Amino acid sequence: MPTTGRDKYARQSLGGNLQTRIKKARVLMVGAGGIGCELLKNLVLTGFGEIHLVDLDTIDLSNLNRQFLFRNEHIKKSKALVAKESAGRFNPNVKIEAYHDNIKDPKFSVAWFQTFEVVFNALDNLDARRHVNKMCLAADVPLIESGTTGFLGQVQPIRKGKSQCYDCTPKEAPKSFAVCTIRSTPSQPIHCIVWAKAYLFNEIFGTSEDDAPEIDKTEDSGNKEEIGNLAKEATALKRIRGAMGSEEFPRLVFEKVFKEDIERLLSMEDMWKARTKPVALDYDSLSGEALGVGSAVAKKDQAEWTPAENFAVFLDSLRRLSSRVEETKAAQATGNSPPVLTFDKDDEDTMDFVAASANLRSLVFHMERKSKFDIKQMAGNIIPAIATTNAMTASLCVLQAFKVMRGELHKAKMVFLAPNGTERRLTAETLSSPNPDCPVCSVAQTTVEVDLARATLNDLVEGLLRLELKYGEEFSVNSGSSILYDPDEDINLSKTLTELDLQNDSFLTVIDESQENARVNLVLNIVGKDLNKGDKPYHLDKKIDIPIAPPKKPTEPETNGHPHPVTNGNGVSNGAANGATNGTRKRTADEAGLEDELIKKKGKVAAKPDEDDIVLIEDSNEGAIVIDD
Ligand SMILES: Nc1ncnc2c1ncn2[C@@H]1O[C@H](COP(=O)(O)OP(=O)(O)OP(=O)(O)O)[C@@H](O)[C@H]1O
Ligand SMILES: [Zn+2]
Repeated sequence: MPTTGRDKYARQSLGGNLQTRIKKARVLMVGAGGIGCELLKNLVLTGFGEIHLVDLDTIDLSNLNRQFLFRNEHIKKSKALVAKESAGRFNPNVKIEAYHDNIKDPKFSVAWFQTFEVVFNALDNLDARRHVNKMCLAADVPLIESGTTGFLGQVQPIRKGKSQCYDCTPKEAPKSFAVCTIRSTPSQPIHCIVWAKAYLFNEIFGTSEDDAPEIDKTEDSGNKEEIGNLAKEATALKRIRGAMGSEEFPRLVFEKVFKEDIERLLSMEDMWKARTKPVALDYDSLSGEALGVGSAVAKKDQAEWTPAENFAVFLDSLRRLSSRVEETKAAQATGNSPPVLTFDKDDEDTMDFVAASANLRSLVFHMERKSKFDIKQMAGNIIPAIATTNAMTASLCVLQAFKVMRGELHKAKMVFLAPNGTERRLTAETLSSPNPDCPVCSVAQTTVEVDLARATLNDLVEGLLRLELKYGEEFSVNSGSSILYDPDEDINLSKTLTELDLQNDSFLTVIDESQENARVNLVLNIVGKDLNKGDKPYHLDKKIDIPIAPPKKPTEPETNGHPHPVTNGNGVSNGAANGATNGTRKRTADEAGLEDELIKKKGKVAAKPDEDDIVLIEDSNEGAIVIDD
């Protein structure tokens, strides 16, 4: 390729070897949102030869303030495709491949991940991050993981066997509220907001409260009966859903949740001995008060609506949402399952419904009402996303990738961007070694070709594991969180892998449960293949050595996963936590600041920045700029 002016400067600052390598490199970027747009621009301008990017989402108005590759005319279009189009113009020498897809789709197989030199995560949720981490470990490809929340940012280079993986430090479970707090005894406005969003909205328009991560249904001896009652209430509400579109539907819903359910709660006298009793609301009297309240009231999002205004917005948004469902139903082919809606803070209809319902419930339980604006922050768990944090984090990702590509992993750093509370705005830590207890990377891993339609679980258990890999009596075979086989669970042995819903690129984990000299967990990456009928229905390509697991440390007291209501400082529940909670890191969770959730927008108002300067040091040897190396 000819050397352009662009190449000349890149060569000067990166050094010839690295620049040549970058021009040839094929890299993958997952997520084209806040960090992703910045990262793509950086990769393109640095001159990475071939960039593949995956994002499942479409562009929303609220993305435009920081996701600068997108413009007004792109709203509702695929982020991946528009990002490719916009960033492609910055450097015509770079090849960009875009996929409007979920990275968890089976077509993005381990073999596909193996085709990349480096993978970059620019995601916003724990689940997808974990998936990419697992795939990169299986493919043995370096991963640059990143996240921001408000003014906080973090970059973590990950290399199989050489550094900690994303899951080496436990991540906090998403915070949730006990079902009884939400459904029977709310005491803060956030409880009413979670009720409106995760219960009422879901039962009427969505799938079900059962799927809501915010509501914890853990039973204990004290709440068993009430959980049973609440399940009956939810079933009754679902029945009312059948009347959607009818004249009496709004009254039915209103009277069910703001009158009948409250009357049932009132009948449980013990519940109110130490609590103020709720008051049921009256449809007819609120109807009278709401006469003359126009639908424009929903636009006053900073104001605290009166009870009548909340009532009016409740009815109006219920009608808007019902008609949406009815229209979708009419448009779709018969026999399809009924359409469902999902809550989205940027969808005015769902937001109005949740705001008005939450406030009406606050009225029932004598709590302050909140403005729609405030409820949006709480329901959407929003911390303002800061464009500059994303930009800095994305550039740190590229700087770390340079070190990985030079083969200098020992120089790569875990970098933290924090506005205050630390001496510097940027701090860097040497990468820690893998955690020997990590359930994801401290495992033996191998690929097995399997004729999925022909091989039974018994073939794997007896043939592969006992005969070839010398497993004893005590072990289990697991797929995700379900046990397919253990000595007491042999019902699946005669089933084929297809019958067990295992597909190409499924993972099975074998846990050795021997009393002595148990081996580390073994992860089998199942690759579907039609094997010769006369041969065994599975084939292990390489011999694998499965080391003995280190002796277990005495159990430490649990620090997370508490099943009962936990809120952060703002009384907001975090949708998906991402914080490291073990002691391997130098800084405490609070100091690092990212621990509630690396992802932006998670329920905490970010602290103000201080006056510290960014520390950048010139690395004269390599021509590159490195951070605090
Ligand atoms: N499983 C996945 N596969 C592909 N892309 C994903 C997956 N999960 C999340 N993403 C993408 O990662 C990106 C994360 O970007 P970001 O954190 O800026 O979120 P956003 O949705 O753009 O912004 P906001 O949530 O603040 O409106 C999003 O564009 C999202 O679509
Ligand atoms: Zn790990």
